[in-house]
Amino acid sequence: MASSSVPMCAACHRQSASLRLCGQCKLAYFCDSVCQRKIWKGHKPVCLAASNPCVDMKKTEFCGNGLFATRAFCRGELIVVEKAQFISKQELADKNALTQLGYELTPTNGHELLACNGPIMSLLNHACVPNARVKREAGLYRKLYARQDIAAGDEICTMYDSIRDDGDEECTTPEARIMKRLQLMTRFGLDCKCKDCILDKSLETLEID
Ligand SMILES: C[S@@+](CC[C@H](N)C(=O)[O-])C[C@H]1O[C@@H](n2cnc3c(N)ncnc32)[C@H](O)[C@@H]1O
Repeated sequence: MASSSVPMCAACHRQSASLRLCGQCKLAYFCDSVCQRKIWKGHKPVCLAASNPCVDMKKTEFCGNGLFATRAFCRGELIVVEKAQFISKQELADKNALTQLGYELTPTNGHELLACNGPIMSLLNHACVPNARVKREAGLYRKLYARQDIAAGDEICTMYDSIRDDGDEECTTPEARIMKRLQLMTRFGLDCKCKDCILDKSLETLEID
């Protein structure tokens, strides 16, 4: 049976402790340069997104720091690949509900550890109409994909506490956003200040006045 702790060649799937780690992305293992060459076409975007993420941390207007694109991305494009971080169940218990959100149980070496976003993806803020989504891969990696075209300088946001597994939830109407705000407030005490919610709230105030 395959063991999750022994490296696996990304090309031929052979497991061995003596595989070589890709020197550029430091994520994928290969038997040798023959295996590396075999899947280079498929590995290249992952390698680039991991070794040279075109994103930057910047202060947002209402949500603390956020993750921003430093170049344009097309819909469906891979933006960042990042190794998950691991913590124990006990460490997780000390965190608040919102911080617990990005964690998933991953049995590693017979111990139960929890995988969470790495330092880059921990910067992702929530948006009710997100332009990106995170895909979890076997607990070990997180891949951030563009859900729509993203311009250089745009903030990259995802949907928190998504009700859909494919990460394709979006709240495009003010009514849907009211429900989402209620969900985030009830579960995490989070008062959503994404750009659509800020606009909804300002229009509500105008109507009252
Ligand atoms: C995973 S962190 C995101 C990065 C964070 N903004 C920072 O400065 O490190 C989650 C925190 O960001 C803030 N946040 C994220 N999305 C938000 C939103 N739509 N409205 C208000 N605050 C948000 C909240 O304070 C939340 O606890």
